[in-house]
Amino acid sequence: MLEGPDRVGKSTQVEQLAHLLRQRGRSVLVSREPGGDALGEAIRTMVLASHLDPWTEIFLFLAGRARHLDEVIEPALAHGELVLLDRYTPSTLVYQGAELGDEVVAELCSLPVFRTPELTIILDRELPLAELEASDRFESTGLAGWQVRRSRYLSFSHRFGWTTVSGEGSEEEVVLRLLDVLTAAGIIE
Ligand SMILES: Nc1ncnc2c1ncn2[C@@H]1O[C@H](COP(=O)(O)OP(=O)(O)OP(=O)(O)O)[C@@H](O)[C@H]1O
Ligand SMILES: Cc1cn([C@H]2C[C@H](O)[C@@H](COP(=O)(O)O)O2)c(=O)[nH]c1=O
Repeated sequence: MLEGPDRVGKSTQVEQLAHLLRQRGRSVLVSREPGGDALGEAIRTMVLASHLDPWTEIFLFLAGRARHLDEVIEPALAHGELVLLDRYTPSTLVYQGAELGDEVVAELCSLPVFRTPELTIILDRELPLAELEASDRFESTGLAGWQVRRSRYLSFSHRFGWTTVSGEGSEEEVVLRLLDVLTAAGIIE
């Protein structure tokens, strides 16, 4: 599962990885949160388009996740597919934790319904301001908000033993780093 702040290159890298792994003959499912199935995409539209109160928002994210697991992720894993996810519980910890409190959000994210991924990778890079200006949430929180989220990702990564990978350099350089990490974790050969 690939995570990190807005605009670091998550979607690009998930697609690149899927492409390379399929070339090697692996069956790969790419999905994202919020999203991944019809309910998830409806939740995505609702949450990203409006300013809901934080409790309503977190329960929508969590409901979408439970459904996404049940409808998409668990069946794919059961069929032996490699599932590459663009965002998952780390986003909830970083974004909703900042508003509702880290402990309560961590507790909700560790409910048994939410499978722990085999590998959590945080993609990290410095961003040119021009790229941030294109980001939805940046517009409401500014560069300072983005920096806070970046440091929250790094601090959770340390706390939970996730793997942080540099997203600096070309897309091709970054995907090779990610392939190395997947190989070292025994997920690919
Ligand atoms: N290694 C890279 N170096 C420079 N630019 C990159 C790199 N990887 C992706 N980009 C560009 O950065 C922008 C954001 O990429 P992408 O959509 O993959 O990021 P993201 O983390 O999924 O963003 P978001 O969280 O906002 O959905 C795109 O314009 C993409 O082409
Ligand atoms: C899963 C999840 C996501 N979010 C936020 C983080 C981003 O601002 C958007 C998703 O946009 P993207 O284009 O797919 O990066 O949703 C969140 O706040 N909480 C979550 O659990």
